[in-house]
Amino acid sequence: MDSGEEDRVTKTSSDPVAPSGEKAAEPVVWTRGLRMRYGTTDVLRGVDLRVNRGEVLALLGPNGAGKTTTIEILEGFRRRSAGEVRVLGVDPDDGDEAWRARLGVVLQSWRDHGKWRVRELLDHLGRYYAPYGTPHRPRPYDTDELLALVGLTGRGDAVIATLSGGQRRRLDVAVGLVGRPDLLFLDEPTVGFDPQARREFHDLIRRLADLENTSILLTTHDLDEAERLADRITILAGGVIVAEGTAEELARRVSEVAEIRYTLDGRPHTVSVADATAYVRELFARHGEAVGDLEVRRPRLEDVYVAMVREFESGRRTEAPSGLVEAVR
Ligand SMILES: Nc1ncnc2c1ncn2[C@@H]1O[C@H](COP(=O)(O)OP(=O)(O)OP(=O)(O)O)[C@@H](O)[C@H]1O
Repeated sequence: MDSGEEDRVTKTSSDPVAPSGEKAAEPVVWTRGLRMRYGTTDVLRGVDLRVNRGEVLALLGPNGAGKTTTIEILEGFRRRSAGEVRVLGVDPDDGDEAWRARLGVVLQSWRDHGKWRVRELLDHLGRYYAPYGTPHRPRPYDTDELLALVGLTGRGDAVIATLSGGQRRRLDVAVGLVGRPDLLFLDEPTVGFDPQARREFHDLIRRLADLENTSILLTTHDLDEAERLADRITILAGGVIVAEGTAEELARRVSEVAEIRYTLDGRPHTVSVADATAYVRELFARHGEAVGDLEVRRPRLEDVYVAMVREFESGRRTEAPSGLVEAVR
């Protein structure tokens, strides 16, 4: 699994670009030329990733793109084949217990400890984090506070095996949060959530980022979720980053044009214009109340995603479109 180990780039701690220790302005996650090879297959082919403090980054990509592999390398669960990596100022391969205690991980689903009660599990896991608390960031979370945070108030005494799928997922999130992490990894966090649970989860993520300054790296296949939650989005395909930026920046790369639909005296019209506001102003100035059913549609993240991934999967492109990545940096 680590057959590319011999290719590993020598770490250059004196490199002026690489964060050498941890400082407030430095990225919480930083990779350069990250590569991963399984056997003879290159899954990651030179990934440059960055997550800033208090930022929510969504990592998107088709099945098998290497998202989970990337997260596992950053967490220190998997050794990379080559490239430079810093997470909270430390190379994950050298991360000690104190470093690990500052990370929160929400994996696919917590399947163990079915006979335990919810509170028991969180109290138990929380004890591991206690020595790593600081006055600024007390660890672990108070269990009742944590249960309230993830929407499990009243379920503390429930046996884990009796929780519903959505409640189980909330517990997964609680397990990831119990140590009040500086950096939280979420691998497809809302799979199995109903729409209300999804909305509550999104509020929780924004609260963690905005109020607790938690940096969050999440993978998802739900583009609405990425658009709603993430400060920045990175699209991985074919082992490289094919696009990154805010949802708005990415959409603008695909098209500056907005589509406007309306009816005039009941007849439907559709136009594509660069300046939607000016067009609508003019439309009402001319036709006033004869205008109805107005709708302005800008390109969505989904349009960008589908366009980028389709291009890669059709084999027309084998390298990252550096112009696009650079343009939105
Ligand atoms: N331990 C392993 N040994 C060999 N190949 C692996 C291993 N783990 C993952 N792979 C392969 O690496 C590629 C990337 O897998 P990964 O799970 O990182 O993708 P992903 O983007 O998370 O996919 P998904 O969206 O389906 O979760 C896949 O082709 C997968 O089969």
